[in-house]
Amino acid sequence: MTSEGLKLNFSTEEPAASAARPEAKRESRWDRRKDRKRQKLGHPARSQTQKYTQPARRPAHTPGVPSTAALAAHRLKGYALDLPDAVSPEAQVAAKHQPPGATRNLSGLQQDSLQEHDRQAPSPADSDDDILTAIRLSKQRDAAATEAAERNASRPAAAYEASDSDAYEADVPRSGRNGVITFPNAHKQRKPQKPAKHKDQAAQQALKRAKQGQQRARWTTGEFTHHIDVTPASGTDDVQASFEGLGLAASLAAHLENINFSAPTAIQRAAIPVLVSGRDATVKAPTGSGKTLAYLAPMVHDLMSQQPRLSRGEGTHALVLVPTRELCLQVFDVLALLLRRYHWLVGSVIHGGESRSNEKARLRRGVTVLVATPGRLLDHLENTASFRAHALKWAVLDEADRLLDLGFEQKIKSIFERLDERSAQLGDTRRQTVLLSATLHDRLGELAMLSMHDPVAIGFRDSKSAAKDLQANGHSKALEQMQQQASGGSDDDSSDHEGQLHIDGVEGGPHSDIPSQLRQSYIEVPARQRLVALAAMLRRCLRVPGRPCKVVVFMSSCDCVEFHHALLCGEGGSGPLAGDADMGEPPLLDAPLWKLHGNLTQDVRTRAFVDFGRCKRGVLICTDVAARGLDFPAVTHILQFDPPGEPSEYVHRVGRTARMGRAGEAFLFLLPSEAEFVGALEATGTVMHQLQLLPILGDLPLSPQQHSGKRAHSIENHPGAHTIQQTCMDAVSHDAALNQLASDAFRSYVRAYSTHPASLRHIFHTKRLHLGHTAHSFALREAPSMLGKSNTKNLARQRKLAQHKPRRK
Ligand SMILES: Nc1ncnc2c1ncn2[C@@H]1O[C@H](COP(=O)(O)OP(=O)(O)OP(=O)(O)O)[C@@H](O)[C@H]1O
Repeated sequence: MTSEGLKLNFSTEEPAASAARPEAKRESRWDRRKDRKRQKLGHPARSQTQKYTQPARRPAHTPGVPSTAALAAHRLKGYALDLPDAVSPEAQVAAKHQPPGATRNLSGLQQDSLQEHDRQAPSPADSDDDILTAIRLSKQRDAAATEAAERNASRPAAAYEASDSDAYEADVPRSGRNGVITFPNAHKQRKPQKPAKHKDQAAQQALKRAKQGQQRARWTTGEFTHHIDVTPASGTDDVQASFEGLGLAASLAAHLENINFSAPTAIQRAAIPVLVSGRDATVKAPTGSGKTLAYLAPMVHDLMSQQPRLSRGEGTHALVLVPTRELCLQVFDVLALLLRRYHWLVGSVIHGGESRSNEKARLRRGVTVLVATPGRLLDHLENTASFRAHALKWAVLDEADRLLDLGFEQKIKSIFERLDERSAQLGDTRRQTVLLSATLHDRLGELAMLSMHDPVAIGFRDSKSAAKDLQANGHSKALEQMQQQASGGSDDDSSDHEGQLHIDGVEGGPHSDIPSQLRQSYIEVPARQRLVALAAMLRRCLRVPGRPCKVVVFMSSCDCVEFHHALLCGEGGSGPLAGDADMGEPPLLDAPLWKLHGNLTQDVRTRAFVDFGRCKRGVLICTDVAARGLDFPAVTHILQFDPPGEPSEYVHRVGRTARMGRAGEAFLFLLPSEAEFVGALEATGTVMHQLQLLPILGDLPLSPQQHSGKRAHSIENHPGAHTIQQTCMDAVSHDAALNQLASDAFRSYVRAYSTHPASLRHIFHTKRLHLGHTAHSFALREAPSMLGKSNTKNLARQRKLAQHKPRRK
């Protein structure tokens, strides 16, 4: 680094001479040249008033930002200038070599700023190239830094607490290697919405709005032009079909067979021909029915058959958006299997919690198929100039309902806006879009409208076939409710509803697609016995030693997961119920335990995801972060320790078992005051059986004295339950760390309880909770104060802040 390189003039003032110079003198050289050009083109010269009274069009100067003149002089001295990310070197070269007026291979934002420069600066033919480049760059920086400074001033502190894949870096100028000045986020500018200039434009906008309105209406009334029903929608059983017969290339079909996808499932039979034909589609099918392959196979078919062969240098051709990091990895695993045969197609994955610079390097080398979470993808679209997505041909929104639930709608809109801008530069905006979901969501239509063209709806059953199914399966309650809905108070019969599709949410009608082989039960557990009931239930599932058994336990908050994980096994197996090998005391649970929730580091999350996926026997305690889409092989039991927020969430949770025709069992714990929730679930077509708690407590270990004693006649005086509860309470009262975890878990449980939707508030209301009994279920002797912050959350927040800390010098 040269010493002079560091001596850049950061003066906040313009040089005195230039500031004092009269406006007329400062502009005259450029204006005279412009006038000469205008005259050559036959335009009149600008009037004197226009010329000399117009204020200079320089952007406001920002403190700490080197002035244009300083940068130009600096550049002429031969020092390096760092290009802002928004204008990549390739883009600059392309822009330089394109004829004036031609559409440049740059984003709308970059074009704007360069066109703005074109209007202001002399033509390259007339002047020194170096000065021009320096001026052009400094103008872009000046403008970006001014806007960034304004944005930072108005940015609330809460921006640091944004969702897991959100990026935040302060827009401070910083000095990098060799004294190069960089503005990390200087290019994060939003293109302002332009008002319609002409009548034609206004009319076009009105037409567009009207079309969107029509489309929205079609979605909300469920009138699709094209609709394919899928019954049955799971298993590979009934129809003799081959992947090749569905339109996939012979080589791909053979490859699928080699990697153990021998025959297509029902949803694949329905979706693959539609997608191979190039149509957009919305796909709804039960959990575990093979939706991932249903879109990946036609996508790979399309990409591998492109002639000439696609190369990674052309950038991204297909994009899969998923809601969670684990799902990213899972979809990528299937993709990698498919791409194994087509070495020229490169797949990759980007998601929150990973190093941005590694991801940038991968994107720079080129990725043909990208699997991503929305937050991180938007970050790269805005900040990674080398991310080429101009030729995008496929966009898939997997687990679309979850994307909506997690509030990604706005981010997805921004993503599509940016993708549209980029495709428009190539003049080709045609893109095939697929939207997949296992349950219905009232805002799916809006998501579909973002970029779909006349989509085929696959698996959205109409009311008649749903009614037939229900009748055949004896779901009289659900059928009654559905008929009431269908009549809607009018005398008109079902002919009106023929072909109509319900997209108004699972809870509104009989839409829950739960694999029929799944056995579902609920258990009424009083608050005081919840902890021992959990221990007993897990022991019951793991009853046969050595037999493969995988249990997923769902809880309502990260703190609850942390507490129960620590209690049942503890870090390194030292929890009060982890047993003591030295004393010959066996652990309460004869299986390893993992935890998975959003406040863990990415490493721990990935390790839990991979290890639990691979194990034959184990327990995963998790929040709803694992409820959607995750395909852990051979999960045998689902235990919903805390009830789900909504019936649709129930479907996703239980969908982690009984996949691909395998057997599975699901248990739901309910407080006696929550028993009404069973009715809400049954109204969606779910069939539940009640189990009694007392026999389940029978699975708890008893001491020899207890064995010889009287049999327990009630859950309150069950000797095994009493021992476990006392052991836990002693541990919590003596161990400060465990006590903190228990108090945090108690608070977060009560808070989570109050977030149930209004429609279920009559069942789940905090007023109905007995706080003393609830404290007992967290092994606390009395209810702690509701004031206090969660330690787990604080740690996660600190980690996130440290990650996003602006990197200075
Ligand atoms: N044609 C096939 N033959 C055999 N196995 C298949 C086939 N298609 C998918 N599978 C397997 O079925 C399992 C479930 O598939 P997938 O995860 O795609 O289901 P899904 O419908 O996306 O479920 P969810 O709604 O829970 O996300 C996976 O283990 C997958 O490997």
